[in-house]
Amino acid sequence: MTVLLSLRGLHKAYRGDAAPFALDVPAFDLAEGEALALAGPSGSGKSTLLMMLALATPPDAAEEFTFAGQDITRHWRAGRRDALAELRARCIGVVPQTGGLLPFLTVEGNIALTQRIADRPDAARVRALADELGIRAQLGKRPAALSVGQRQRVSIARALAHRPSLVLADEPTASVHPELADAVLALLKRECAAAGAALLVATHDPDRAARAGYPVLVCETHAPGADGIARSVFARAPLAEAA
Ligand SMILES: Nc1ncnc2c1ncn2[C@@H]1O[C@H](COP(=O)(O)OP(=O)(O)OP(=O)(O)O)[C@@H](O)[C@H]1O
Repeated sequence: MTVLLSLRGLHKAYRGDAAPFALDVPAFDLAEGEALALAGPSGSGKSTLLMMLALATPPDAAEEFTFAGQDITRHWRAGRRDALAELRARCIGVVPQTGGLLPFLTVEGNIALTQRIADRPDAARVRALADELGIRAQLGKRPAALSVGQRQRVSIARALAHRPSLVLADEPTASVHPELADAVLALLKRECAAAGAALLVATHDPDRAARAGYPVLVCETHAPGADGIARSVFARAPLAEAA
């Protein structure tokens, strides 16, 4: 098993007047191709963690933060936003809560967008993903002409089109009907497995994630203490690297 992502001693805090919050990740590893659901109640820091893993927000501190063989802490310290943006474009796919599709592009253009950004055009893969996800007939349409479930499938195809090594999905079923939610989660897992991409799904519903076959990591939450800070901890036993 090869570790794709490794965190040790990561800390992030928001110190607003209203609701100060601190997130700690003592240890967290994700293997290449592994799927995992991150579960916790609203406000427990799931999106905050995913934003850091998407290389979009820096941690306040991290003893170790490596991804795809690169030292992310060092990039942030050195202000290497170019290196982080390139790594994100090449190696990370994101499935947002709602489709987040560009209304002026066709479905085909939306799916191909991550390939364009990563400079990795592959029209055959766009069509193959569309077939796989049952949206081939929609390729020439604009997102406004699709159902919510179809839009979410386009969003999954877009997240995978450039062959990322990690897919991050933040409550990807929030906008779909409960009947569709199980199917979307299962589909996401199946497609990432087929593509060999690791997958992290943030959810407030650990039972639904478990039903869809995900191992679930539930965060520990601590109500504000004397310092008024609410705390969350995401901790996972380190993975042993393959010899
Ligand atoms: N940019 C920010 N500035 C200040 N506080 C923030 C910021 N982003 C998030 N927070 C706070 O951090 C805490 C965690 O928020 P976050 O969105 O990560 O939780 P979540 O588990 O994803 O919640 P939800 O399930 O509702 O999306 C909350 O108290 C939130 O108000």
